[in-house]
Amino acid sequence: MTADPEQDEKAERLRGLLGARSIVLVGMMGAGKSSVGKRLARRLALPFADADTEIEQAAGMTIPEIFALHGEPAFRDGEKKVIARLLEAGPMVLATGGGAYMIEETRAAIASHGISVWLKAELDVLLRRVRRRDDRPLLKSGDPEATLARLIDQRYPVYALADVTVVSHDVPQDMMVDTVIEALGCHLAAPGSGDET
Ligand SMILES: Nc1ncnc2c1ncn2[C@@H]1O[C@H](COP(=O)(O)OP(=O)(O)O)[C@@H](O)[C@H]1O
Ligand SMILES: O=C(O)C1=C[C@@H](OP(=O)(O)O)[C@@H](O)[C@H](O)C1
Ligand SMILES: [Mg+2]
Repeated sequence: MTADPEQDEKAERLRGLLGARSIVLVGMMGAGKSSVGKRLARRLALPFADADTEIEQAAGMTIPEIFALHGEPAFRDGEKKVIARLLEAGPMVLATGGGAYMIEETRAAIASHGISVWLKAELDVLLRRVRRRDDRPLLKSGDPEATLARLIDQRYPVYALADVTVVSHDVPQDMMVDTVIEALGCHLAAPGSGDET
């Protein structure tokens, strides 16, 4: 519940349209999946899970430690299993790590248990945001700008397969939440989505 009856009504309608499905946030590092996801869950009164946090808990170490000790393939393997488990436990808001949606099996699991939302941001926005922390192993070596640009080229055509796309601007995060709720409402009520009443 929020202090705003109109927001509560929108949240209730969206929860009804979702049924057992989760909202799954995908997109690049720095797009806002973890932070906007947490607020979105609060607004919708749904549980929130961050796949990265769950992987860290399952492994008993941080993501940089997993990459350093076991390498990226081991991280991806854990990520796939953790996301599959979380998707069985919906409905929830699930923030994935930036590489998760690139795995075909994970995309299929997301499509059958959830609605995917791509938080899409420009390179300069991402770069500014990821510079605030240094806990992303893929950006630790080399030039982060060049790495992000390469990953954008590889990943954006795949992220574009998501059900809904929302552009992530540097606006207050609660505004991002409003935009995501609006976009999901339109998507789920659209003819052909199988959800129209
Ligand atoms: N709409 C926004 N405007 C400004 N900063 C944002 C916005 N969304 C996220 N951020 C900030 O960007 C950084 C990365 O966000 P995060 O949620 O960790 O992204 P992701 O999980 O997609 O990598 C954080 O410092 C967060 O506070
Ligand atoms: O893009 C990626 O491959 C990764 C993104 C990170 O999550 P965020 O997208 O939440 O930063 C985290 O899963 C890991 O460092 C790898
Ligand atoms: Mg995150």
